[in-house]
Formats: sequence, structure tokens, C-alpha cells
Amino acid sequence: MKKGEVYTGRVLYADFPNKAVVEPIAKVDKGDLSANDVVIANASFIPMGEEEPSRVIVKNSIPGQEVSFMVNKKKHGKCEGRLLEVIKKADSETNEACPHFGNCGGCVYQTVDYNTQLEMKREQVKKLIDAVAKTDYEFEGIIGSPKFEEYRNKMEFSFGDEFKDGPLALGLHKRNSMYDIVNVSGCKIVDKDYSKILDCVKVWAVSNDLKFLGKNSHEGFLRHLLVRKAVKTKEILIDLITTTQENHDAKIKELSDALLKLDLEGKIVGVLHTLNDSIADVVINEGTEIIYGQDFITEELLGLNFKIAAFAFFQTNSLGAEVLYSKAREYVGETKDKVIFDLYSGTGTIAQILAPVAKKVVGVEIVEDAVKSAKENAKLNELNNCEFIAEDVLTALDKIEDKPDFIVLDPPRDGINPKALEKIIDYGVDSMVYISCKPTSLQRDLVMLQERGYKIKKVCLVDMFPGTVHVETVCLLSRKPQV
Ligand SMILES: C[S@@+](CC[C@H](N)C(=O)[O-])C[C@H]1O[C@@H](n2cnc3c(N)ncnc32)[C@H](O)[C@@H]1O
Repeated sequence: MKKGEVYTGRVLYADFPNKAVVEPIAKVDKGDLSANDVVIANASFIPMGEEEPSRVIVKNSIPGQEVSFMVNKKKHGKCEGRLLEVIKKADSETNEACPHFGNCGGCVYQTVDYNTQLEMKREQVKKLIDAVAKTDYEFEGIIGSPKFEEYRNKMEFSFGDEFKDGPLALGLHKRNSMYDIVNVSGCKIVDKDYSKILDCVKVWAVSNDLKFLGKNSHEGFLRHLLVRKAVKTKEILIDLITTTQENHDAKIKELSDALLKLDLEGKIVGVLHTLNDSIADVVINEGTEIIYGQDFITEELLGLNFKIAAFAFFQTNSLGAEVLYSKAREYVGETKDKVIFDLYSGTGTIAQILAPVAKKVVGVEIVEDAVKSAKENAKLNELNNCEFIAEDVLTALDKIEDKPDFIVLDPPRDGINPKALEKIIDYGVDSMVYISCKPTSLQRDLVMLQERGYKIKKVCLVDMFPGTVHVETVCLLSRKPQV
């Protein structure tokens, strides 16, 4: 196989994350390709040579599909291909696709029947853990999200163009593209309020002829639109993120008024304007002004109330979070008279769910706004045995005077810094619960945890992200012979 060649193939299975493994069937004669490189119906196929790689990774394809792909990487005898066309759907593809499916980079498994999605994620994560587990453990399978559509409580949309020098777009990045943006009004993983807000902001931007920040020119005004909507309280927070290159304060006030007039199921409690001149294409808060109302929403989880600031981490699937935290609480077990560390604590959700039945909970979180929210939330929930520290876990552990009896870990996608993990292990607690949003990072950290005496006792997955390749994993670890 050579770069640029086109093949057809059958998708055999998919490894985490989105690594679909394809068995090539035939090489497609390039003379038979249509202008946009998609295989046309009467393409002639050249049988595979025996020396060709027998497996190719083709992202965004689904087990059971027959696809065409173009080889775009070849290294050490391993091949990767870019999906060109789905020639035949998989039998599991029974869900109706969102109008943006395939074009938008957000979802990969949306057309797949939900039970099959769960089964795929279950097998993918089990395979990763089995590959490093040194002892037997109890695998409890996967729990599905209570909703598999309209489940998200937060979206970060980008301003850009649909194609180079094309019209203004507001939505998500196009699949495989750093630049192009897909308008995602009608997106299925959020409810209709998000689409109405998106449409309103886009009409406002176009009618005022406002320009988005060019990735190469670094010139322009509009950057991102952050929308949060609490599932239980229905409160909505909208934050327009721009550069400081132009001043459109009066127009932003007009936008706020237009948003407040929308006929929504939820209630807008705050409209914000955040400034961000950084080069990186991520939402960074360099100063926020409240244009209307307040700068937070309140969400309810497992009977507790949580104030969520615009930029604080909060699980994006509220109903799924209740399932996840219930499983974590079950794995933590008896907490009476125990001091618990909630490391990577975000807005303090886990700490506060455990606090009513613990002696004390100490949360450590690097984002100051999130810690501020966590402290306010503890007051709101009348919990006075929680302490929250705004610092990197790596350095905070050297300063905390309390000694933990139990540790809950819920790190970001990259997992735990190895030096921080050393310090965590040095506490020598009998058991820990590790919640992971990226099983490949969990797999890496499990190697060190087992080398230092911990055993994997139980694992359960919770699907917080239907339609996408992502999944949460809850893992109970223990250094005692029996739990
Ligand atoms: C997956 S979130 C978990 C948050 C929280 N446990 C929850 O369920 O809402 C990971 C959190 O770790 C924080 N974080 C990332 N790196 C950190 C570090 N080095 N030290 C402390 N917190 C960190 C992030 O800001 C984020 O809030």
C-alpha cells in the first residue's frame, strides 16, 4: 500500500478511541474515482496483493461497515487511512442521524443503535484494562446514559467560516479539519434551546457584519460562544467570547436583549461577555463582564445544589453524572469517621456527595473559579466538613496537614502526573476510587498503581457521552487482600 492509494475494506472492530480496524478488500483503480475522490458505482477493483498490510486503521468508520479509504499514513508496516465513503452501512446503524452527522467532528457512533454503542465501549475499555491487570477483577460492565439525545448541559461553539473565505459559521469543527466550522443548529446531543440561541447569535453577527478571528491573520473579533443549561433547574448562561481588537459594547447589549426575547423552554439567567486575546484556539477567560443577570447557573444533582461558573468544570451530562457519582459512592463504601481526599475536585461535586457521611473531605482543584464555586456550593448545601484548596495536586499534597483514609481521583483526560501519583500512593490508604474520562490514561496509571501494591478490584463504565467515542470508567483499587 502507498500513500494516496484508495482501497475498499470491511470494518472488523474498533479500539478506543475511534480506531476502527479495517480489513482491505480491493484496491480501487484511481481512474474510476469521481472528482471528490469518492468511489463511484462502477469502479474497477484490483485484488489485494499478498504482501499488503492485512489491517488498516480508518478513523470514523463503524464495525460492520464496508468503506472506501485513502491511505494517508504508513509507518513501520502499519497503515492508516482516511475514510472516503461508507459503501454499505453496518447492520447496527438503525438510529436516525443528525443533519450534521459525518460533516461535524462531534459524533462518530450516532447512527449506531444505543445498545451496540454500549457494547462497543464496554469491550474497548475491558480490552485496555485486561491488557495491564495483574490479577482478576470484577468487571461490572457498562451503565447507559439516562438520555442518549439532548443530554449535554454545556457546549462551546466556535466562530469561523464553513470553508476558506466562505460565509460566517457558528458551530463545531468540521470532521478532520482545524479550520472549517459546521453550523450545528439542530444538533441532537443538545436540546432545541441551544439551536435557537445559536441561530439568534449568528443572525446578529451576520447582520452587524462582525468578523471572526482568523487563525492565520490573528485579526477579527468573534471567537467562541459558550452555552450552559442546567437540566434540572433549566437555567441558561450564555457567554460571548471575543478579542479586544474592536469595541462593540452597544451591539452586544442588543444581542443580549434579542436573546432574552427568545421563546425558550429554559430561562436565561445570565449573558456574559468574555475577552480572550490568546493565540490558542481554546476558551480562556481574560476578563468577563456581566451584560445581563448573573455569572453562574445552578444545577441539582442527587439532591444537592451546585452553582456552576462559566468556566468551571462540571460533568456535561447532568443525569449521567448522577449515575456516575452513585457508582463512585457505592465503590467508596463506608465513610463514617473517615477523612477523604477528593483530588481534581472541580466544583466539589464528589466531595459534597461524600461529605454528609464522612468526617471530613478535602478537595484539591487547580482552577480558582471552580474552587470558589465549590466553597459556595458547600455553604449552599450546609456542609461544614469540606475544605477546598486551589492548587496543583502535585504541590498541594506537600502542604495538606490532614492524612486521608480514602482517596477519590478524578483527573483530567491526560490522567495523573506520575510525580503526583507517587505522592498519592505514598499515603498508603487501603482503597482508592479512580474515575477516568480517558481509559488509555487510566490504563497507564494502573501500571504504576499495581507496581506499587494496589490491585484492581472492580471496574464499571458509565456512558456519559452517547453518540461519541467517549466513556467514563470507575475503578476501585485496594491494597488489602480482601475488600
Ligand atoms: C475530570 S475533571 C473532574 C472534576 C470533578 N471531580 C467533577 O466530577 O466535577 C478534572 C478536574 O481536574 C482539574 N485539574 C486539572 N489538572 C489539575 C492539577 N494538576 N491539579 C489539580 N486539579 C487539576 C481540572 O480543572 C478539572 O476540574
